[in-house]
Formats: sequence, C-alpha cells, structure tokens
Amino acid sequence: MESSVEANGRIARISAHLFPPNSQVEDGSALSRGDCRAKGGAPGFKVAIVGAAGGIGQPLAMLMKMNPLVSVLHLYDVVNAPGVTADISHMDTGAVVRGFLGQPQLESALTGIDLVIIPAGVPRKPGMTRDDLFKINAGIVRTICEGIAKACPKAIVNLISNPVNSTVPIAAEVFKKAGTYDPKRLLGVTMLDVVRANTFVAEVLGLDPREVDVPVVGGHAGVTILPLLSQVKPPCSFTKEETEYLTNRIQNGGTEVVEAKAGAGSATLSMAYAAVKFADACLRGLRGDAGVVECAFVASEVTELPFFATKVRLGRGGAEEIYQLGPLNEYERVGLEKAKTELAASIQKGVSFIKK
Ligand SMILES: NC(=O)c1ccc[n+]([C@@H]2O[C@H](COP(=O)([O-])OP(=O)(O)OC[C@H]3O[C@@H](n4cnc5c(N)ncnc54)[C@H](O)[C@@H]3O)[C@@H](O)[C@H]2O)c1
Ligand SMILES: O=C(O)C[C@H](O)C(=O)O
Repeated sequence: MESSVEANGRIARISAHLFPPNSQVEDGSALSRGDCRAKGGAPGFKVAIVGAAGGIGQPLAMLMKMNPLVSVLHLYDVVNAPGVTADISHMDTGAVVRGFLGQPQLESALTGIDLVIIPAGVPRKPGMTRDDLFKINAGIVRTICEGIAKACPKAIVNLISNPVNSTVPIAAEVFKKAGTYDPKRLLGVTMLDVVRANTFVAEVLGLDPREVDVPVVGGHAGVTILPLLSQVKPPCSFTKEETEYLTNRIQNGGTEVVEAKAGAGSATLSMAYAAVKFADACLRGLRGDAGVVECAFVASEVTELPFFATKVRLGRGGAEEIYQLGPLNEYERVGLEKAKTELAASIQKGVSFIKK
C-alpha cells in the first residue's frame, strides 16, 4: 500500500500539472482521472479553443476532448472558462484540459499551441446579416490574433468567428503587421456549408449523407456560399428546380437556424460538429497523413480575389495545396460572379479595419 506521503506527492504532481501558472481551473476540478492518464504523456497535438464557453465553444471543447489526436486542450474565454474546464476535464479521455479566463491569460492559453480554433464573438439574431456582426467581432478577432502572433506564431489557425469573409483578412493583416503571417496556416472555417450541402443533397438523392461529397466554394455568407452541384460525388444530375432549391437552401442554412432559434443565437451544435471535422483534418495533415482534402477560406490565387474558399490539401504546413475550381456549368458561372462582387467588398472591409 502506498504511504500517505507518496499519495500526497502524487496529488501535488497532478495539481501542478493541472494548474499551470495563470490557470483558473478550480481545485475541485483538478483531481480527475483523465488528467492522471494524460500525465503519462499521451502523444498528440496541443489545441486551444478561444471562445470555449460559448454556444459553439462548449460542444466543440467536448468533441475535441474526445479526439485521440489531442494531448492537451486549452480552453480560453472571457467568461465561464473555469466551469466549462472543470466539467470537460472529468471526461475519461486522454487529453489534459486546462482553463484560462480573461485577457491577462490569453498568452498563457496560447503558448506552445499547435492548432488554435476561434469561435469567439457574438452570433446573429433574426433579421441580421453576418456583416452586422463586424462592428463587435472585428475587434475581438484582432485582439485574439495579436495574442497568437506573440504566443504561438507557427500555430494553424481555424477561424470560425463571423463574418468569416472579413475576419480572415483581419487576421491576415494582424499577422502581417506582427511579421508572422504564413498564409498556409490561416484557415477560415467553411466546413458547415459543406456539411449542410452534403445533408441537403443526400436528402434529394435519397442517399446516406456520409456517401455524398459536395464542394462549396467562395466564402461564408449568402451568395458568396457557392455549392458546385455539377461536381457532386457520387456523380449525379439535378433538375433546374432541384439546383435552385439546393443552392438557396445551402446559402441560407445559417439563416434557417437563426430564425428557428428565434433570438437565441445561431448554429452551435452542427457548427461544433463541422469545426471538429475540420480540426481533425488539420491535425491529420499536421501528423503527415496523405490526401487530407477539405474546403476552407484561404489566401488564394484561384480567382483575382486575395481570399477564396476552395478545396485545399492539408499537410504539415497547413493548406499546402489549393485546388482550382474545376469545370463550372452556366448556373455556377453566374453564381461565381455574384459571389466575387460581394466577397471583394467584405475582404476590403476586413483589410481596411487594420490598415486604417
Ligand atoms: N464559420 C461558421 O460557419 C460559423 C457558424 C456558426 C457560428 N459562427 C460564428 O461563431 C461565433 C460564435 O458563435 P456562438 O454561437 O458560439 O456565440 P456565443 O455568444 O454563444 O459564444 C461566443 C463566446 O465568445 C466569447 N468571447 C467574446 N469575446 C471574446 C474574446 N475577446 N476572447 C475570447 N472569447 C470571447 C464569449 O464570452 C462567448 O462565450 C459568432 O460570430 C458566429 O456568428 C460561425
Ligand atoms: O448564420 C450564422 O450567422 C452562423 C453561421 O455563419 C452559419 O452559417 O450557421
């Protein structure tokens, strides 16, 4: 039987591991078996979620704690981070969870991190566009990216905060200013558009959504969300009515949820699912897996715009290869022109916010 001194020493060791300097995790949450196991050094990546106590952040934290590629999970928010951290840390999976609360702890939350996922910021209410969130979220994203530039300039960044069409250019400008910009490592998350497109197309085709792959290009707002229905896998064709129904439904999927939630926010659960699907792909890329391809909003030369969402191949350096659009039909070519006009203005708005 172990002596009480040995037992105390072990508890002290666990506590020291769980309560890094500046961590706000409370004592009660510290003594979890999940942390004992991870003390052994489960191999994996260090992931931070910024905005971890929010509607997306909480289920995202839960799902990332379940991801075997994650060894350390930092949960940062300006409110409620200790409670969410205590809760998640009791899950008996490998990742060590640490909580960080408030601006003074942002740098500690980000230090040593491989992948930063950012769902911080306000969500839409009915009647609002994503661009209406710019005023508040632009400043939030700037602050977080300044922290990333200082604490983990080589991390892959998955940016979820809306309006993505402007927040990604904001992040790029912050990183340029700091001298840390690597376009391959900055990815705007458009995975929810793909998830929705796969679901809605599968409904129309009478297939299992897991068998369907719909490329969605452009950006992440209204007409900038451009599903390429002519490139659906498995190969299939749609009537004009089906094409219009599917394109409208995919472009307005976010608004559908905002209206159904009737003032209580926007998509959180499907977004957390999509964010984890995308983060997992980024981690597999970081690990060196071959053939990891997903859609994302990235710095791009596919069109004349400086940012555009297309399929990208994810590797050790982030978005290592950016795929061309492929052949478009007439309906998609018209959609592309509309998408580019709106995207150009949103990108410029983001750039000017930092350059002003
Ligand atoms: N890219 C996408 O497909 C997609 C999908 C859904 C939602 N979103 C966007 O994600 C964002 C978050 O949505 P939500 O429903 O989780 O909102 P929410 O209000 O439920 O949660 C946001 C969280 O961010 C935190 N936060 C605010 N300022 C912060 C800061 N400076 N640093 C760290 N955390 C901060 C808040 O405290 C809150 O916990 C919104 O902008 C929303 O529009 C994007
Ligand atoms: O629609 C929103 O405001 C949230 C998000 O961008 C979505 O597509 O669900």
